[in-house]
Amino acid sequence: MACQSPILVALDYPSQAQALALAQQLDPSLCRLKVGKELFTRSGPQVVEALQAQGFEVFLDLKFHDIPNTTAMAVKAAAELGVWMVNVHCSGGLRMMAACREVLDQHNGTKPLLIGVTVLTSMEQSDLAGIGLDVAPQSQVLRLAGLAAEAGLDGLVCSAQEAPALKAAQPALQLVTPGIRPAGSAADDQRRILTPQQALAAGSDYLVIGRPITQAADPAAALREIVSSL
Ligand SMILES: O=c1ccn([C@@H]2O[C@H](COP(=O)(O)O)[C@@H](O)[C@H]2O)c(=O)[nH]1
Repeated sequence: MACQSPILVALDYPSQAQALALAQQLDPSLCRLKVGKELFTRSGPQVVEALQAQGFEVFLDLKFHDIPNTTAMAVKAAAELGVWMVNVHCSGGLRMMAACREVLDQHNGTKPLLIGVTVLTSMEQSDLAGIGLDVAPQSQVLRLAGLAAEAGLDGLVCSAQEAPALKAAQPALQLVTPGIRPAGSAADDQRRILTPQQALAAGSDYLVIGRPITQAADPAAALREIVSSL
């Protein structure tokens, strides 16, 4: 049976052994798992296959950002790996996202959800100004969301702070929100944060949570506590 939980645990580890050891403590009915750049660069597709063999659906969070053909071929490779969700940067543009949609539409078998990264949750307005974007994060997120919808993407990575505006503007898009911090947790390098309960109330569909679970003394208990608080 498909997992009903909105929690995606970010497995940001430097080795497959550490990622699998954490996964063994977790219940696939309580969460899905996210494999990102650090773990994938060190361990490759086999870590995804090993997690799938443990019964987990996997979000491959490699945030592809390249010319349309290269990005679409990377998305195709992710689909062939059998991942549940894959993402690309919306700032790669409409043609890039449309090429990814097209390659997945032609894919035989189960298609991963295709998600567009808007503005990283580690960024605030001053960071956008630093890269030449003199806009509030929410304005840029809404702009990129319009492009993602036009390209036929399934959803967005954004902050839960933008969820109410996005659900009003683009109700068909599923919202995947990192920058989730239980009350009292350190923000770390995140800037646009909400608690798990606030994020769901705001309209998030999926909550990406890494360090508050993976660096807890008892990660399985930390996950159970968050799930039961929702
Ligand atoms: O905008 C984004 C996009 C992706 N992430 C990823 O989510 C997790 C968050 O981990 P925490 O330890 O809960 O901060 C991490 O893997 C990021 O690469 C994000 O934070 N923001």
